[in-house]
Amino acid sequence: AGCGWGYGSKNGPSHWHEQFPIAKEGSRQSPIELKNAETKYDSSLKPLTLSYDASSAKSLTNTGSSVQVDYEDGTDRLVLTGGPLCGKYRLRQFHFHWGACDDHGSEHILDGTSYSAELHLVHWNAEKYCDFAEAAKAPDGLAVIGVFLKVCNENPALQKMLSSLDCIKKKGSKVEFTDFAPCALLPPCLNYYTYLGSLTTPPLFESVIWIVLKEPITLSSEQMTKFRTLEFTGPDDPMQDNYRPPQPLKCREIRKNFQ
Ligand SMILES: NS(=O)(=O)c1ccc(C(=O)N2CCN(Cc3ccccc3)C2)cc1
Ligand SMILES: [Zn+2]
Repeated sequence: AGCGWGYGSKNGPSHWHEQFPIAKEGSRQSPIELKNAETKYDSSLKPLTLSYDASSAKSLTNTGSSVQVDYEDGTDRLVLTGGPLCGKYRLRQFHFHWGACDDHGSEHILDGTSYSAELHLVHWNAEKYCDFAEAAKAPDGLAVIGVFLKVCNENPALQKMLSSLDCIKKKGSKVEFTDFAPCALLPPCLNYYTYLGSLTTPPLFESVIWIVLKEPITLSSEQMTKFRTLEFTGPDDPMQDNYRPPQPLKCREIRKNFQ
């Protein structure tokens, strides 16, 4: 009944360990700081292959912690293979994390730089597991592509989604949202960093193979401001700073597919 987890001073990331001990006890928590000098080029890493068709977008939702586009993931329509992955991973949803100001808001930090926002394209291993819920509990169950957002010029591909945000201001609201090609949100260069990590929100399951693209996509400051018109719990509670800070690397290696 009380407020569940969130990003406020009373229920934010520093409190999550109270209900989700893995937040403190885990060995592969996300996000992390990516320090290029400490990453290792791995020539055996394959390029990412994304076969995305636009048709299977379903809905746009204010989840109360982010804005999320859900896809029909009952068949192999939007599939990610290659990269560090074995098998095929089906796109289930994408969502964002962002800041109250343009100088911060991403979850991963690249060479000390926080970006204004970060896009997460969430996939699950449909070759080994029956559904998302089962995959979400397996060490190789999920693959999330992280894309940094940098405030610069306008991004036309984001406009269709951003112009629908007025209809989902309130937590839990949802509208039909179809024919949205997620590949339109990717930068031209798919060079990436990869490491073993976790969900960055509760339940913080350590089931994510992270693939963080080196190149950001851009959006205008007006578009960035639009994200902040969403509400967490009410009109006096704008949705912003919905990011988890970086977690200890512990004994993990970060690899990259470029030199
Ligand atoms: N920020 S992130 O990319 O790491 C990320 C965060 C949340 C999710 C997500 O879809 N869920 C987290 C758990 N939740 C509910 C759930 C579902 C099945 C089993 C158990 C619980 C759904 C995916 C990726
Ligand atoms: Zn996320």
